Amino acid sequence: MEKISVSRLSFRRKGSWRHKEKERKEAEEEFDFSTMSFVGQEEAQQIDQELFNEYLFSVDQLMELAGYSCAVAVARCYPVEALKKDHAAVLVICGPGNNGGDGLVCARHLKLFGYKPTLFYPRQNNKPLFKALALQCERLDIPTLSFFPTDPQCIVDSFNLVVDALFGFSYKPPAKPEFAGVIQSLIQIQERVPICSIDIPSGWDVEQGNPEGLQPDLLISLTAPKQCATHFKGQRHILGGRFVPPGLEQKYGLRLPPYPGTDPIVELKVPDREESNQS
Ligand SMILES: NC(=O)C1=CN([C@@H]2O[C@H](COP(=O)(O)OP(=O)(O)OC[C@H]3O[C@@H](n4cnc5c(N)ncnc54)[C@H](O)[C@@H]3O)[C@@H](O)[C@H]2O)[C@H](O)CC1
Ligand SMILES: [K+]
Repeated sequence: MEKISVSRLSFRRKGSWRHKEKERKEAEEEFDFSTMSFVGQEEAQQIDQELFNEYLFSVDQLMELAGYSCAVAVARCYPVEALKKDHAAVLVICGPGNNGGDGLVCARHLKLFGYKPTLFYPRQNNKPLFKALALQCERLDIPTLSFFPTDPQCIVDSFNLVVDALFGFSYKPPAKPEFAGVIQSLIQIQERVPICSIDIPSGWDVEQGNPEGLQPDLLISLTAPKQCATHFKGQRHILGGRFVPPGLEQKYGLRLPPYPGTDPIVELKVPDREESNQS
C-alpha cells in the first residue's frame, strides 16, 4: 500500500482548501448586513428545540460552545492587557436558566484566558449540569459574591467590565423583584463600566427590546440575533454559537454572515453611531 506522508496529504488538499477559503472570504465581503435575520422569541425557542430533538445535541455541548464563544468575544473586545483594575477583574452575573449556564462556561474560559472573573449567581440551578459548571468554576478559584453590593459604585471600583448572563430568550417581562434590583443597579453604572450581554440584554423583551432598560456596550448574540437586537445602541455586536447546521439555517431561512476561518465568533455591523446621533 502506498504510504502518504502528512506533508504530501496537506499538499494534495491545499488546492481545494485554498479555493474554499477564497470562496468564504468573498462571501464574507459580499454579505449584505441589511438582509441579516433577526429571529423572534418563538422562532428562537423552536430552533433550540430542533437542535436538541432533531440533531440530538445535548445542552452541555451547545452551552460549552456558546459560553466559549462569549469568552472569545469578550477577549476580542476587551483584551486582558488593556484592563487596568485588579488583574483584569470581571464580574459575571448568572441567572437561573441556560443563559446563566452560558455565563458559567464563559467565566471558566475567561479564567483560562488570564482574566480574573468573579461570579454573582443568586438563584443556583440544581440540575447536575449546572452543579458541575459551578463546581468547575469553584475548582478554578473563581469566587462567588454572596450578595450584590448595595452601592453599585463598588462594582465600578472593583471590576473592568460586567458580563450579563441573567436572562436570555425565555425571559418574560417584568423581572421578579430580586432580579429587577440587580438590573436597576447595572443601569445606574452602565456609563461607568461596560456591560457585555449574552444573547439578550437582560430585562429586554426578546422582540421589542426595552428603551428604558440596560444598554450594554457589547452584545453577543447566540445562534442568530434576536429581534430586540435591532434596538441595540452599544459599540459592538458579535455573533457566537457556531453550531447551527446548514440544514437548519435553510429550514428557517436564516441569513447569517459566514464565520471567518475557524473562529467561533463573527463581528456584526452596527449602525454608525455618529451618523445615527446626528439624524
Ligand atoms: N440553541 C441555542 O440557541 C442555545 C441557547 N443557549 C442559551 O440559553 C438561553 C435560553 O435559555 P432558557 O433556559 O430557555 O431561558 P433563560 O436563561 O432566558 O431564562 C429562563 C429562566 O429565567 C426565569 N425567568 C423568566 N422570566 C423571568 C422574570 N420575568 N423574572 C424572573 N425570572 C424569570 C425562568 O423561570 C427560568 O428560570 C439563550 O438565550 C442562550 O443564552 C444555550 O446555552 C446554548 C444553546
Ligand atoms: K443576558
